[in-house]
Amino acid sequence: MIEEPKRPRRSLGPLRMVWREMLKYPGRMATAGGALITTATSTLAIPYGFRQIIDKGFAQGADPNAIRSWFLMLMGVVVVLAVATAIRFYSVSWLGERVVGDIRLRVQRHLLTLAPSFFEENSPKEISSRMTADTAIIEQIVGTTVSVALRNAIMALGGVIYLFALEPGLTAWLVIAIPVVILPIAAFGRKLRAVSRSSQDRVADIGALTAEVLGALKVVQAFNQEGREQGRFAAAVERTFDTGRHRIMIRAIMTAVIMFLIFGSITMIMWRGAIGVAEGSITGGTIAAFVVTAGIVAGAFGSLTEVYGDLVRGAGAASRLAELLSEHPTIAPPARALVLPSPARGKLAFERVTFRYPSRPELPALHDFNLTIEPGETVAIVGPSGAGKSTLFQLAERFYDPQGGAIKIDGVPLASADPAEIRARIALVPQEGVLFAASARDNLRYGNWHADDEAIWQAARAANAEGFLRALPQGLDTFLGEDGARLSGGQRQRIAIARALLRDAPILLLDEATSALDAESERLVQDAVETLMAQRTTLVIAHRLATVRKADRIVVMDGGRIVEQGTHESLSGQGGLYARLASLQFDAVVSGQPIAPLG
Ligand SMILES: Nc1ncnc2c1ncn2[C@@H]1O[C@H](COP(=O)(O)OP(=O)(O)OP(=O)(O)O)[C@@H](O)[C@H]1O
Repeated sequence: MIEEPKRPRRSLGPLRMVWREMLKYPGRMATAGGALITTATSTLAIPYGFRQIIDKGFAQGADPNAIRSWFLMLMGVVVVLAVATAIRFYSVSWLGERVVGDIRLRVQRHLLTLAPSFFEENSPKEISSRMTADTAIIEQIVGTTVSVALRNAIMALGGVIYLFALEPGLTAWLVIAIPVVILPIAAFGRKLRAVSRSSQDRVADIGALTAEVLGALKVVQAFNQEGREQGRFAAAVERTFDTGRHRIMIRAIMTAVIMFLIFGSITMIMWRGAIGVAEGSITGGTIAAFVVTAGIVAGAFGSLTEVYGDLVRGAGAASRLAELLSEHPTIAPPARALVLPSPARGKLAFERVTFRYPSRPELPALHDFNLTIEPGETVAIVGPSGAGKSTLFQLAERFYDPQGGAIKIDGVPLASADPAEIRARIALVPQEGVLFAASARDNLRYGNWHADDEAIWQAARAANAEGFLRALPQGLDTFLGEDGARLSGGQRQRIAIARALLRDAPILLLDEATSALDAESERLVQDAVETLMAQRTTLVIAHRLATVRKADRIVVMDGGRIVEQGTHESLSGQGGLYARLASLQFDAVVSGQPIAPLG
C-alpha cells in the first residue's frame, strides 16, 4: 500500500492531469453534464410539484381533470429524473473507468522505457500499488466525486433561489440554520474518519500478531512462551477495544447532536411556518415544498463538505502517478543514432570500462575493464561471488551506462546506437528461466514472434525440450501458469534456451544456472547449451566444468578486474585463483556430486 503522506498537500493542482484526460472525451462529458443538470433541476421540480398538488389538487371541490394533469406532470418529472439519473450514472462511471484505463496505459508505457536502475530505488510492489490503489482513487473522483459535487452545487444553489422565491422570510432563517447544522457534522465527520482509520490499524495489528504467532507456533511451544504470547495478544485486543470504544462514543454523540440540530431547526422553521399559515400568509403546500426543498439543500451542502477531502486525496493520487510519468528514461536512443553494421559480425568489446551501480557509487563493480570477444568465440567468465560477472551482462544489454570507457558491438559504441537495435543482436539466457503466465508457445515465441510451429519445434528439439513439451496436456497450447510453476528448474532452463535459439541473435549472453540438477537434466541442459553456443559469439558465466572445457578462453574475474585468462588446462596448472576455485567446485562435478556454483 502506498502510504498517505503525513501532511497531505492541500493543492488540487495535480488533478489537472486527470482533467486533461477527461477532455479527450468531450461527447461523454457533454452527455454527463446534460444529464447532471437535468437530474438536479428535476429533483428540485419535485417539491414544486408537491406544492401545486397540495394547494390545488387536495383542495375541496378541485377539478378532477386538474388533479390528473398535475399528477401526470409530477409522474413525468419522476420519469425524467429516473432516466437522466441512469444516463448520468452511466456516463460519469464510464468516464471514470476510461480515464483510469488511459492513465494506467500511459504509466505502463512509460515504465517500460525506464532503465532497470529506476526499479532498484522504487520497488515494483509500490509501483503496482500506485497502478491499482491510486488509480482507484482517481476513478472514484471522476466517476463519483465530481458528479456529486456538481449535482449538489446545482441543487444547493437552485434550491436556495427557489426557497427565496417561495418564502423569503423562512429562507432567511434557513440560511442561518444550514451552517449551524453542517459545520458540526463536517467537524465530527473528520474526527470520526481519523478514529476509524486508527481503529482499522489496530484490527490489522491483531491480524499481523495472529499470523506471526501461528506461523511460529512450534517455536512458541518449544520455548514455553504461550503465556507471553497470550499477554501480547490481550494487550493488542484491549488497544483495539479502546480505539473502537472511542469511535463509537464519538458516533453516539454525533448522532445526538445531528438529530437535535436537524429536527430542532426543522421544528423551529415549521413553527415559524405554522404561525404564517395561521395568519393566512403561507399555504400548507408552501410549507410542504419548503421543508422538502430545505431537506434537499441541507443534504446538498452536507455532501459538498465531503467533496473537498476526496479531491485532496485524489490530488495526492494524481501527483504520485504524475511523478512516475515525469521520470526521464536514463537510457534512451541518442538524437542521431549510429546504425549497427549489417550483416552483423557479433564482435563484443569492453574497452577500459569503469562502472559503479547508481545505488552504490562508492564501490566500482568494474575497474578499467578490457575484454574483446571475437565473432564466434566462446568466452567463459568465472570468479567468486561479487566479482562483477553479471555486471558485464547488464552493461552489454545497456541496462546501465558505464562512467568510463565504452562497450562496443561490431565497433559501434552502445551509447551511440538505439538500445532496441543493440538488444536485437543479443540473446540473453538468465540464470533462472523466466516464464510468463502464458501458453508454452508464447513463452517460446518471446524470442521471436514470427516463429511458426515448425521453427518452435525445431528450437525445442535443439534445446532438448521437445520431449516434455510434447507430453504437456495441450502441447504448445498448455498454459504454463503463474511464473511457469508447472515446470521443473531444468525444464525452465531448456525453455529459456529454446527461446534464445528462436531469437537467433549473433551474440549470446548465457548465465548458467547454479541450481543443482540431477545427472540426466544436467546432461540435457548441457547439450542444449552447446547447440546454442555453436557459431555465436558467446559470453557465458560458467558454473559447469563441461562449459569451461568447451570455451575458447576462460576469463577469471575478481573485484571487477580480470585476474587470469587462458584455457582450463593452462589455468589449472598456474595455481592461481582459477585453480583454487576449480579444485573447490569442479571436483564435485567430476566425482558425480551435486554441482555447486563456481561463482
Ligand atoms: N543492482 C545493483 N546495485 C548495486 N550494487 C550492485 C548491483 N548489482 C550488483 N552489485 C554489486 O556489484 C558488484 C558486482 O556484482 P555482480 O552481480 O556483477 O557479481 P557476480 O560476479 O555476478 O556475482 P554472483 O556470482 O554472486 O552473481 C558486487 O559487489 C555487487 O554487490
